[in-house]
Amino acid sequence: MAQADGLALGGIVQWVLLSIALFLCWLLWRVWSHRRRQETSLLGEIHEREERLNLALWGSGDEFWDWNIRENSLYRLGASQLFGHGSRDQMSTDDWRTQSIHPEDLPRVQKLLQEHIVGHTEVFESEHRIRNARGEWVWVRSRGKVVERDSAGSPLRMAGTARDITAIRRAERERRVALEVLRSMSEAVAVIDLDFRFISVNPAFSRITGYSEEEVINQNSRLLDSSQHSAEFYRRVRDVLERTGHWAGEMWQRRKDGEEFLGWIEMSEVRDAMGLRSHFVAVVNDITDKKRAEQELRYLANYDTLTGLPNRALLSERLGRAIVRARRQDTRVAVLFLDLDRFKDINDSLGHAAGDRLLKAAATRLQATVGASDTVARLGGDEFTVVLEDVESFPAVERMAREILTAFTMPLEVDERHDVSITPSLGISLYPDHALVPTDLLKFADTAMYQAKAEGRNTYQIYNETMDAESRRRATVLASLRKALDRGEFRLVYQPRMALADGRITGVESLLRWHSAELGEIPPTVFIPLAEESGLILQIGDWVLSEALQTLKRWRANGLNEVSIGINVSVLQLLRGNLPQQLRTLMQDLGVPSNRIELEVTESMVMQNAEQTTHVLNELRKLGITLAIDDFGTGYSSLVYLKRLPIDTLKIDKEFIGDLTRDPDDEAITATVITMGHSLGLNVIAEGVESEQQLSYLREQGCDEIQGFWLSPPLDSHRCLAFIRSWQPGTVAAIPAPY
Ligand SMILES: Nc1nc2c(ncn2[C@@H]2O[C@@H]3COP(=O)(O)O[C@H]4[C@@H](O)[C@H](n5cnc6c(=O)[nH]c(N)nc65)O[C@@H]4COP(=O)(O)O[C@H]3[C@H]2O)c(=O)[nH]1
Repeated sequence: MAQADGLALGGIVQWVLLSIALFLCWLLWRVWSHRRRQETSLLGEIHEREERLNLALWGSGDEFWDWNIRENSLYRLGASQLFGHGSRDQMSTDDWRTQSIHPEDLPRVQKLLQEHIVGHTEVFESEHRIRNARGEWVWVRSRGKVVERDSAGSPLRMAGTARDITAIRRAERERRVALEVLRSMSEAVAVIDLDFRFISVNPAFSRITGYSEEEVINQNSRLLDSSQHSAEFYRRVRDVLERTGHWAGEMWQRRKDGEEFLGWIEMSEVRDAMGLRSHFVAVVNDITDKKRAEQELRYLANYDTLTGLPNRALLSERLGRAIVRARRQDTRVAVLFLDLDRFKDINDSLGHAAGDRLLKAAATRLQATVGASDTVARLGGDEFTVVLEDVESFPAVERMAREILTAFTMPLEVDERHDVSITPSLGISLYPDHALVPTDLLKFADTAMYQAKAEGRNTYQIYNETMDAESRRRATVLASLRKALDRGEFRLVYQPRMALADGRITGVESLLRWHSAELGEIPPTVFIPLAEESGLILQIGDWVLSEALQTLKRWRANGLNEVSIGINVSVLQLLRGNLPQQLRTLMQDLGVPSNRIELEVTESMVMQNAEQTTHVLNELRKLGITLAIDDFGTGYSSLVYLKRLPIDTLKIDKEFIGDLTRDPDDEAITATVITMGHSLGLNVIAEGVESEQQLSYLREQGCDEIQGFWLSPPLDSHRCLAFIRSWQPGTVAAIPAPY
């Protein structure tokens, strides 16, 4: 029993022990599975957190780094921006130093790390470049701190984040550049909101408008509206801007001080990241000066600055328009081309300033005569053009031409001391009678003007086709004339003159001859006026003076000491002013006496320029040179002037002598000139004496000397010398004319 009890007890014990073992196993299993569950849940949680961290890092673009200082390793968990998607990285700090960080930035970063580790800074913070997953350098802002220290306080770990700030830095740099550009721009720039209130302005805005930034912020842009435009205008501008998002144009604006300026304004909308309009930007360029300069340029391009009259460009434009109107209305347009006679002489003698004043006065006189409704233009120099519209007939134009000539009979006031008489020559052409286009009309009026000059100036001529041939001929002659001196095509011939009292040869007149290689013999009556108009007469005149005085010297060397030489000089030579000096030098060089030289000046020329030439004539007189007025009788001289001029001789024009004994008028004129000349104490010479009858008449009237074919034609110097030497008072040498 006891054995049974013992067996039963043993069984019970075994059962209990088994139960306990089973219970313990079950307990262990529970604990283990609980732990397992806990662990799984913890790991899940950790995984989830890591996922969240990854997500957060991805979202922020940040990198998480964990630096185990003791183990010298760096754990980096980064966003795809830095490492590629979901990347993590474990590297030695040495690798990080040599491969990951930009060598230029490394010293600075290490310094900052060091400062933090030793406790000089609360946090480590640095901006530097690191290499990204694609091997490119990107800028990061890295922040971190020591997170674990040992018991001695030495740092064991440091952790932190790094953010890619490449784009932010670029944007920042661009913003700074943009700001600098705005600041340094000469154009005013204003940012305005959608209600047209200023949000910001640049310094140029303040400079141009006078308003500081503080003064305009939140103000409506109406602040700058000027009174030059209506409210409607501004309303339209804003309307366009609101509709299209853009407006550009010129606009008057008012500055703070009230002054108005013209701005070239460009306004454009600015859209935000969502593509919605957020602002307007206005760029304002002050173009007031530019506009003014443009207007001045336009004025310069179209108007003559001296007289304020339209210039050639504007004239052509207006003439063109006048022609279009005339064609439509079937009317005529007249072009009057006007040139002031001998303006060049006056300009040279009075000086250019006075010449300019004369041109101004002429312009005013012309415009006053023509009237404000017709165009008067200055083409340059002393050339003016008048365009008359709605011309009914040729006589109507002629009437205007005569009115202009009459207007110029009154002297022009150059300054308080000087009144100058100047006459115009006018050429006229008409649309559609002569030409249909402006250039031809101007050309034909110019041709007609030259014809008026050739007709003796101070007159007008209407264009006709024969004038073209004439002007072409003149151009050809002038071209050859320019070469004549160099080619030695000039020569002088000499025509003797005789004293009626005793039949003595008193002197000769030198006369210029030109044999052109191209054109043959050209008479002085043709080439002298051309030489005067072109100014060539100055060089030609120099040659004549020198040649004539050399002849005088030769003759004197041949014993002709009593003979005088008459030399024709142009008024241009007188006006140039250096004639006395020139003659003094020539006389000295050649050793010829002044009292054997007589200068001949035509009456009309001296009278027209009496004021300017008197001084030079006096100088010549002082040198002992005698002075003769040539062609006397043709220029209707004023006796008053004649008395004032320092002259010695009057030469009666051959026009009057030719008809002596046939025309009582010419006889009366000749007799009067002789009496008048004598009463002024002048020596009177008759030119162009061809017959015995003329000679007798002149002797009867007490004329002092004669010159003409009756005595001798002009001869070359050798023949003339022979003529004079063989001359016996009372005989007439029968020498044929060889010139
Ligand atoms: N029908 C006729 N004519 C006679 C008679 N006797 C002389 N003549 C011409 O009458 C002109 C007189 O010269 P002028 O009145 O000074 O008029 C001159 C003078 O004003 C100018 N001239 C000539 N040589 C010069 C010169 O060297 N310098 C300047 N500036 N002008 C000159 O050219 C004008 C014309 O000169 P020329 O053709 O040589 O013409 C000369 C001469 O050849 C005559 O009995 N009957």
